[in-house]
This record gives sequence, C-alpha cells and structure tokens, in this order.
Amino acid sequence: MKIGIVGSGYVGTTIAACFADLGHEVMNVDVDESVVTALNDGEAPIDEPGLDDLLDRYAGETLYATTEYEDLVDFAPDAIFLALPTPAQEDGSIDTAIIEAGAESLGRILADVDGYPTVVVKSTVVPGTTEEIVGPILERESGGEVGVDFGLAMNPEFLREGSAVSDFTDPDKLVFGTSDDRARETLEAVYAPLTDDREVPVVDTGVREAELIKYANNAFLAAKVSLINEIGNICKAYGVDAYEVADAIGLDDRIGEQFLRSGVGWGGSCFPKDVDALVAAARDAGYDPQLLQAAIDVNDRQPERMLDLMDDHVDVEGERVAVLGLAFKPGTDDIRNSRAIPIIEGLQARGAEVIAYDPNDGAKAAMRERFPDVEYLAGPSPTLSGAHAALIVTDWPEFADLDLEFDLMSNSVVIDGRRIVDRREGITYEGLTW
Ligand SMILES: NC(=O)c1ccc[n+]([C@@H]2O[C@H](COP(=O)([O-])OP(=O)(O)OC[C@H]3O[C@@H](n4cnc5c(N)ncnc54)[C@H](O)[C@@H]3O)[C@@H](O)[C@H]2O)c1
Ligand SMILES: O=c1ccn([C@@H]2O[C@H](COP(=O)(O)OP(=O)(O)O[C@H]3O[C@H](CO)[C@@H](O)[C@H](O)[C@H]3O)[C@@H](O)[C@H]2O)c(=O)[nH]1
Repeated sequence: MKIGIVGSGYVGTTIAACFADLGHEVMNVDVDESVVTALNDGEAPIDEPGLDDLLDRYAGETLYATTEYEDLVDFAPDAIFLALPTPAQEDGSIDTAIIEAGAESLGRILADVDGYPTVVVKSTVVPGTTEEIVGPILERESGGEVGVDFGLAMNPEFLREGSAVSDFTDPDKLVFGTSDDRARETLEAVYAPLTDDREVPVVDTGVREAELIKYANNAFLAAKVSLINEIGNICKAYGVDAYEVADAIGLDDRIGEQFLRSGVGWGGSCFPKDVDALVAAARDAGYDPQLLQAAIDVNDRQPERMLDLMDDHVDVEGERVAVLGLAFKPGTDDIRNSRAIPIIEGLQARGAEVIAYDPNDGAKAAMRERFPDVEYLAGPSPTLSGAHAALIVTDWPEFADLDLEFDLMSNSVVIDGRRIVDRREGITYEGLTW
C-alpha cells in the first residue's frame, strides 16, 4: 500500500519507518526543511532506538520525504496519516491550530489524489475534533465529501518515547475509529502485516470513542503514577519504603506491576498536556473531573517536595548544585515538561549555581536553550565535583553505577528522585518516597 504521513516528529517519523518495514511505500510531508533533508538522507530527526537503522534501510527506496503537499498527488496514497502536534493552550485545552493548518494544506490537494484516500488522524485530539474540525476543513478545501470522495478515520497512537519502534511493531492493541466501512478496511489493510502474524487485539470503534480512548489511556497511567506518588509521600512520612509497598501491591493482578515507580513525577510531551486537555474538555462539557485535577496537583508538588528535602540538609544559596538527568525519561532526547525544569527553576530561585549533566547530548542542547545560565558538563564526575548537593531527576541506568563520583562533592547530599542510585554508605542519601 501507499501511505502518506503529514508531520515527521516522534510519531510521524516512527510510523513512517515502521510502515516501510511492514512493506508499505511511504511519503512524509513536513514543513521543516531540515527534517525532510534528514529523512531523505536516512537519518532520524529525533533520537529513538532503532530508528536510524530502519531509515537507513528504506530512505530513497520505499520512504521519501518532502516539504510539498502537492507531491502526494502523484504518489496517490491509500491512506494519509496526520501526525501533527496538538499542544495545550494557556488554559490547558487543546490547541488545534496546527492540525487545522495541516488539514487545510492537505484539503487543497486532496481532490487530485486518485481513488478513495482515507485521512487518518493519528494526533491525540479531544472528542469531536476529527469529525467536526478536520473533516469539515478537508471538505471545504477539497470540495469533496467525507464518505463519498475520501475516508476519515481516527487511529490513536500509544507508543512511548525511548521504545517507540518496538512499541509500534509490538502493540498491546490497535484502535480503529471509523464511521464508514471503506475507511475501516483501509486501516485493516494498513496494519495487516502486523496483525496477520501475531495476536493483536483490534478495537473496532467509533471516531469519538477512539479519540477518548487515547486520553483515557494516558489519564489512567498518569493518575496511577500520581497515586503511587501519593502513597509514596505517606510512606516517607512513616519511614516506610514505598518501593517495597509498590512491589507488593503490584502482585495483585487488578493493580499490575507497571507504572508504580514513585518519585519526582511524570513529564514528557504527552501526559501533562493530555491530562490538562481532558480536564479542560470535561469542564467544557459541564463535568468537573476532581480526581484528574488531584493527579495533576500531586504531580506538580513532587519537584517542590524534592527541593524541600534538599533544604532539610543544606542551604544551597551561592553553592554549586548538580542536577543529574535532563530528559523527561531515559532513552530519549526529549525535555518537554521534564521534571528537571521545575527542579532547575527551584534551585535558581534559591540562588544556587546549577551544574547539569544528561547522558543524551540532544537533551543537554535542548535544556541549554531553555536555561543558558546553567553549566552543562560532559559527565557525572565533573558535574558532581565540588557540588554541595546532587539531585537525581531522570532514571538513566548509568546513574545506578555512580559511586566514587559522589566523593568528589564538597558536601555529599544526594536527593534521589527516581530510586536509581545504589550507593548509600558515606553520603547523605534521601529518597523522595522511601
Ligand atoms: N511523542 C509521543 O510519544 C506521542 C505518542 C503518541 C501520540 N502522540 C501525539 O502525536 C501528535 C504528534 O506528536 P509528536 O510528538 O510526533 O510531535 P512533534 O512535535 O515531535 O512533531 C510534529 C512535526 O510536525 C511538523 N509540522 C508542524 N506543522 C506542520 C504542517 N502544517 N504540515 C506538515 N508538518 C508540520 C513539525 O515540523 C514536526 O516535525 C500529538 O498529537 C501527540 O500528542 C505523541
Ligand atoms: O512508574 C512510572 C512510570 C512512568 N513515570 C513517568 O511518567 C512519564 C511518562 O513515561 P512513559 O509513559 O514511559 O513515556 P511517554 O513516552 O510519555 O509515553 C506516554 O505518552 C505517550 C504519548 O501519548 C503514549 O503514547 C504512551 O502510551 C504513554 O505511556 C515519565 O516522566 C516517567 O518518568 C513515573 O514517574 N513512574
């Protein structure tokens, strides 16, 4: 099959490489020239394990990228996925401006694409967006009609950054939100190489249900982490080890062992904006989602709790403080909504001199743009050297091996926000929830 993809960020690039690997021919459209050049050179514009290998294999063979929507006309895709950002507005509600702009550009050329192309919303969008915003824009710009001249579907994406390729190729489920048979058949054909040789549950549902399933998935996981953080905060107050408690409750199948790592909280490009968007959408529809608001509040407090723990041991005004970990989670260069951001802000508000390190150079470069006044060093040793306190914000596996490096500190106060450091002897060690 031929697949067009609009937007080539974390999702668009991953699904492009993986669709090519499933045997499809793929064309990516992105407004960013540097992204298009990278893709055509077989290089990933983002840092994601396994992506460079796939792009190297398929770029120029069955995977092409372009800045021109018009190129989709000759390519004649059977399906066109919209993988465009859906950021939050000031009030937390979804900002559809980018996906609207993409739909407009696509709509202008859609009538010239042969056959019955199905436009698939891959972006995370609140219920109604696909049918009430994207569809009407496509109809207005193309002069065609949904269900007659082109198909419309919603197919949310559940991949995680850091394991995007393996998540996509080995999914827990596929969700096909459609309102016409031809669109559903197109989605079935797109994913057939995945579903033919393994048992993947396919949720065949309506468009609005598909939209909400995505938010419910993220809201549930984010709330689960906030709940274990709340339990962890209670554990800390009682001197109980939250990780032992989590291991035990995780043995109950109804709870499950995943997403029970308490600490400095959830960040990233999805959980914060998606929980905010669901809360805003619920309020817009007349329902006040108190539990989700509480999940956000608990999450917002964790970085401050970490700084308070540090304050209990040391006054950092005018002192060097090491921040280890800048990416929002290990295995990615992404710093969007990383917990390191409020931690750095809190340290700077206390008048500390912040020295930071992340094993990923992309994460360091991105954080340098945000905080140019922080010093970014090449490894844990120079970062810890002379530091008055160290705050561990991301659970990069290499931080588990840190040992003698802590002896380089002027005052070995180590506040671990992720239960990653093994060393306990000879340092003042505080875990956030244990
Ligand atoms: N990042 C994730 O792990 C993840 C996982 C599941 C779902 N999602 C959802 O997928 C969507 C995309 O997220 P992302 O993280 O891939 O975004 P991203 O910011 O990484 O990438 C978006 C890309 O779209 C391009 N773009 C912007 N406007 C455009 C236009 N008018 N035409 C063509 N290209 C344009 C940008 O240049 C960029 O390359 C969001 O709705 C997000 O919530 C993200
Ligand atoms: O037990 C846990 C698990 C996660 N986290 C934090 O939660 C955040 C999100 O982690 P994760 O879900 O692994 O990463 P994402 O790449 O943000 O993936 C989430 O967001 C994506 C975008 O919507 C979805 O597609 C995925 O299914 C969903 O897991 C990170 O800050 C983690 O440090 C914890 O604090 N404790």
